[in-house]
Amino acid sequence: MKALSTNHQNGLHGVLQVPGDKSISHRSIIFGAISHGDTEVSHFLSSEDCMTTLHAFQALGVSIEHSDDQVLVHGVGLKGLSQPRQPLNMGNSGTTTRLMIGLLSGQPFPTKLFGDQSLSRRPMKRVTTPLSQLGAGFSTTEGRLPITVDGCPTLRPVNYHLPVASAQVKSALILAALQADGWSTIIEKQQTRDHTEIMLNAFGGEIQKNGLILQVKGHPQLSGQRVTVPGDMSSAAFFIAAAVLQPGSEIVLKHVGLNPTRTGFLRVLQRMGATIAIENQTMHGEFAGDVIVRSSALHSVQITSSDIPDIIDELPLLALMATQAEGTTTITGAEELRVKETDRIAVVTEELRKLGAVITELPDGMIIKGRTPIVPQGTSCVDSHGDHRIGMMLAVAALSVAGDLSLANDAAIRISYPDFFADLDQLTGGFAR
Ligand SMILES: O=C(O)C1=C[C@@H](OP(=O)(O)O)[C@@H](O)[C@H](O)C1
Ligand SMILES: C=C(OP(=O)(O)O)C(=O)O
Repeated sequence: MKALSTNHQNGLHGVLQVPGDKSISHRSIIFGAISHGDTEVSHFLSSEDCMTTLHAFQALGVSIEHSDDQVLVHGVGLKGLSQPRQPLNMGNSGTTTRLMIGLLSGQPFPTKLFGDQSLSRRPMKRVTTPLSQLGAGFSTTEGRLPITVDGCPTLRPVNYHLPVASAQVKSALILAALQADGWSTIIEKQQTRDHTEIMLNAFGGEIQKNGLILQVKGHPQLSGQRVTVPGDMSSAAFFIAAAVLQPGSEIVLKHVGLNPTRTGFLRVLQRMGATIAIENQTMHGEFAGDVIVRSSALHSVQITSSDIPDIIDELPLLALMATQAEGTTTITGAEELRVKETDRIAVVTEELRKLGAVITELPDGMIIKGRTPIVPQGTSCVDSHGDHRIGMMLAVAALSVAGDLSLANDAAIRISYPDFFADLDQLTGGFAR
C-alpha cells in the first residue's frame, strides 16, 4: 500500500528523462539474440516485463550482460537458440509471450511457457491460429497459458489478414516468418506500432511495406547493432497528463520516442485543447525529441476506432483527463482494453468512480461526463488491481485530491516503470511519502 499525496498548488516543474521504451527494449533483446555478433543496447528499460524477456533468452542459451540501463547481447543467430531446461516464466508480459510464441514456432525443440494469474487469463489464440498455418503446433487449454510450443524447423510462408489490430500478433508472425522458406505476407487490420519492422530493417532483414500489407523474407542474415532506446511515450504520458491537469505546470521531457504510431496521445490532447510543443527532434531508426508541456484547460473529445491503436496504452489516462474536460467524452472501438493486464474498461470505471467521476461503461469503451472534481467518495484507498498503468493513472489523479489517498497493489508499477514515484517526486517537488 502506498500513501499518495496531494494537492500540488505549484504544479509540476523541471526537466526529466523518462526511462527507455518498453516495446523497443523487448525487441532489442530479441533481435540481439537472433543476430550474429554483439548488440549493445543503451537506455534499456530494466523493468519487470523487459527483464522477463532478458531472462527468457538467457534460458534459451544466449549470453547477455546487463548493468543498469546497458545491455550487451552476444547473438547466436536464428538457428543458435537451445532448448531451455525448464519452462519459461513470462511473468506479466503479454509482449514477451506473444513474440516468444512466434519465434519459438520455428525452433527445432518444444518449449513450455507459463505466466502469472493476469497473463494466464489473456488470449493466445490470436497468435496460435495463424502460427499453426505456418506449421507450428501448440498444446494449450482454451488458448490460454500455460502453453507448449512445438517448434517446426521447416515453417511454410504465411499469407494472413489480421482480424485484430495488434502489434504483438503482427510481430509474432514476423518472427515466425523469418524462419519460413520464402516470402510471407501479413496484412494489418489497422496500422499498429511498427518497432519490429524498423528494428528488423536495422539488423539487416528484408521487410517491405505497402499500406497495411507487409512482406517478410525468410532466413535473413541478421547482424548485431548498437541500439539507443528512446524514452517511452507511454511512460512520459503520465507526466504529460499531470502537467496539463495541474495549474501552473511547465515541464520538459527529454528524448521521448516520437514514432507516429505512438504519439496518438499527444494528438488527442491537442484536440482537447492542450498546449504541447516538440523540440530537438532526432531520427536514428526511431524518431525522438523533447516534449514541452504546460497546464491547459481541456474540452471533451470523441475517440473512435481509428484513434485506438496509437493510444491503446494511454486510454486509462485519457479517461482521467476526460473527467477534467468540459463536456462529454465518448471512447468507442476500444474493446481490446478488456484483454490487457486487467479489463481496463471495468477497472478504470470502478476506480475513477471512487474519485467522483461520472462514467458509463460501454462494451467497447466509456462515456465520461466532465468536469467533475476529483474527490474520494467515502474511501481513502484506490487500487491498481495489479495493473501498472491503472496504478500510475491513479497516482496522477491523486495530485488533485485534497486529503489522504492510498494506492493498493502499487508494486505492479514495477512492470513498466520501477522509478515512477521518484520521478514524479522530482517534478512535483515532494509528491510521494
Ligand atoms: O507490441 C508491443 O510492444 C505492444 C503492443 C500493444 O499490445 P497489442 O498488440 O495487444 O495491442 C500494447 O498494448 C503493449 O503494451 C505493447
Ligand atoms: C498491455 C501492456 O503490456 P503487455 O501486453 O506486454 O502485457 C501494457 O504495457 O500496457
